[in-house]
Amino acid sequence: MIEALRLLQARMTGAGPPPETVTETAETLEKLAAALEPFTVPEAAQIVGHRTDLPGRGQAMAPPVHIEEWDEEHVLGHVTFSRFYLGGNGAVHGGAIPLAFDEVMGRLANTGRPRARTAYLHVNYRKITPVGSRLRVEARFEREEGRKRILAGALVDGETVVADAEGLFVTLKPGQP
Ligand SMILES: CCCCCCCC/C=C\CCCCCCCC(=O)SCCNC(=O)CCNC(=O)[C@H](O)C(C)(C)COP(=O)(O)OP(=O)(O)OC[C@H]1O[C@@H](n2cnc3c(N)ncnc32)[C@H](O)[C@@H]1OP(=O)(O)O
Repeated sequence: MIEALRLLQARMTGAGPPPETVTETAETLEKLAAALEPFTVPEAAQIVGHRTDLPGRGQAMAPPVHIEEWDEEHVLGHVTFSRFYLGGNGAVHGGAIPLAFDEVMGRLANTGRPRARTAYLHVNYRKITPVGSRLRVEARFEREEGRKRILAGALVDGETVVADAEGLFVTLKPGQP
């Protein structure tokens, strides 16, 4: 279902359909939304966001990072930003890149350690990030200072770092949401 939605997002972004197709598509989507409505559940019971086996934990919003290596110190994976993530002129939207970093670095920060949330994410856009290219995603745990965890991430196209990031993740105190 989530894969199908991702495909739809990409096709819709890249489409210039005639008005009748726009109307038909909108009606079909409204029908689908209505069919799912009776199955609305509390957050803890929803599927999206809880499927750690799926890219982006099944969130269609998150760029689909496929994980290849994973431990408490590093993550290695790949991502292809579809047309859905286009900002302009073939480049991925500047807001989509931190989405990928936050998901991967946030998950690494939370692997084998108590829960932590992102306090900051500093992203450097070194080159344009091309839509439709398979890119390497790297993240590593740098250091820990009390409740503070500092992580680094990079997005690499061939041999070229197109973006890198530093993230601060802070261990939550009891009662913090
Ligand atoms: C999330 C848990 C999930 C767990 C799931 C586990 C399963 C794993 C599987 C899959 C997981 C995938 C997970 C993805 C996760 C994505 C993560 C997110 O995107 S989270 C959403 C965006 N982030 C927020 O909404 C935070 C909002 N902010 C806050 O809640 C607070 O500001 C918080 C908790 C971050 C810190 O607040 P304070 O009051 O507890 O702590 P103070 O005293 O302010 O800071 C502690 C230290 O950190 C520094 N600090 C805090 N913020 C800073 C900043 N922005 N810049 C520099 N330093 C900062 C402070 O200066 C202090 O440092 P000094 O101890 O004095 O050295």
